[in-house]
Amino acid sequence: MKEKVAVLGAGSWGSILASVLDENGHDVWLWSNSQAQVDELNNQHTNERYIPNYKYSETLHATVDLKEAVDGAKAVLFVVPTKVIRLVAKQLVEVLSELKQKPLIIHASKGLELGSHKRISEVIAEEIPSDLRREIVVLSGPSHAEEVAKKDITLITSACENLEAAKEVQKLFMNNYLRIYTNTDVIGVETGAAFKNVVAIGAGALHGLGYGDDAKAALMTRGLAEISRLGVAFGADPLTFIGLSGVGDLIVTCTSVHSRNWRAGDQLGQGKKLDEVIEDMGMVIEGINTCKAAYELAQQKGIEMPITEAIYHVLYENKDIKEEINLLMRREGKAELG
Ligand SMILES: NC(=O)C1=CN([C@@H]2O[C@H](COP(=O)(O)OP(=O)(O)OC[C@H]3O[C@@H](n4cnc5c(N)ncnc54)[C@H](O)[C@@H]3O)[C@@H](O)[C@H]2O)C=CC1
Ligand SMILES: O=C(CO)COP(=O)(O)O
Repeated sequence: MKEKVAVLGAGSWGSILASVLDENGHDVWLWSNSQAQVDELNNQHTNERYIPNYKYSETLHATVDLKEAVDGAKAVLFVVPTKVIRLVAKQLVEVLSELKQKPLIIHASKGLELGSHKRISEVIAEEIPSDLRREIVVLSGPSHAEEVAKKDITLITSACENLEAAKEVQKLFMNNYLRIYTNTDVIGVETGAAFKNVVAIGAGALHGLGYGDDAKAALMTRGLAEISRLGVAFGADPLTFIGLSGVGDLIVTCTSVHSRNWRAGDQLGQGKKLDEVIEDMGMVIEGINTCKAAYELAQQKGIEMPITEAIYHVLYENKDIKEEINLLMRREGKAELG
């Protein structure tokens, strides 16, 4: 059934998810805060800064008017950077109160709120009262906009404690190149999504420094141990971390040249300064903020996260990466499990 869907955030992932929904036959309204970007999307059907050489369908609508995007929408998808989720949710509340609508809320962002350390669905639930929305569903997994744009094969997870809502989102997005699995462990899916970006910065740094495949496999494996430890402390089901939104996303983000987190780490490993890396990327590198949140949480909860700590020292205390690696290697011997 054709449904109106509003997509909030017209960067690489938001615009490509909007394209998928359009191709699946829905009436899609992509909201951006940039008039120039909206004009480019509506007139040239391109979004060159984010997805170069890609043609969007002429049936996809872009607008800077949030009310126009949301009016009559059965679902609203957030795909803005984590740091503006609360701000955009507040803007949405104003519009929903005026329109007297109760859409399904979906989000596809990956991170934790700085300061509060809250998960994205918690921030959204805090801002949008339940009389203005239905369930909040999380869409997450190993997926790069550049590959979905090419209709390469991608498998991701739709997570909600309410399985029916997760299934609804599964149905909205599934097609012959995008396959969706449902999961009811929202905490596991959101924490896996957030923390894998931190490990990916480390994997990029190893590459930039010229380390080999053994080092990368070690980082990913011990990184997953840290992700699971912290995620379980949040209340996640440990099994979720061996699924698409856990190890699946960790693998793709630690190995893909499309990953902004991996590329940021790679450039840091090659000696570039963090400020320059951020400036040159021009797109969100979620792992930088998430590293701070994870580091603070680990300290607060007394959880051992040596890799996250090492990455924190490099990003926030200007420590030398090679020295941090040496310190990690010289830690006392440990048991692998536990
Ligand atoms: N790029 C990808 O392949 C994937 C990205 N994600 C996640 O999706 C989220 C968004 O990432 P991308 O689309 O890649 O980021 P991006 O950096 O490509 O684009 C972000 C977009 O958000 C917009 N934006 C920023 N602040 C805004 C505000 N206050 N109001 C309205 N729009 C605002 C920007 O103008 C930009 O268009 C991130 O949390 C990321 O981790 C998840 C899976 C895949
Ligand atoms: O989440 C992603 C892949 O699943 C995107 O990763 P990056 O933000 O590092 O590009």
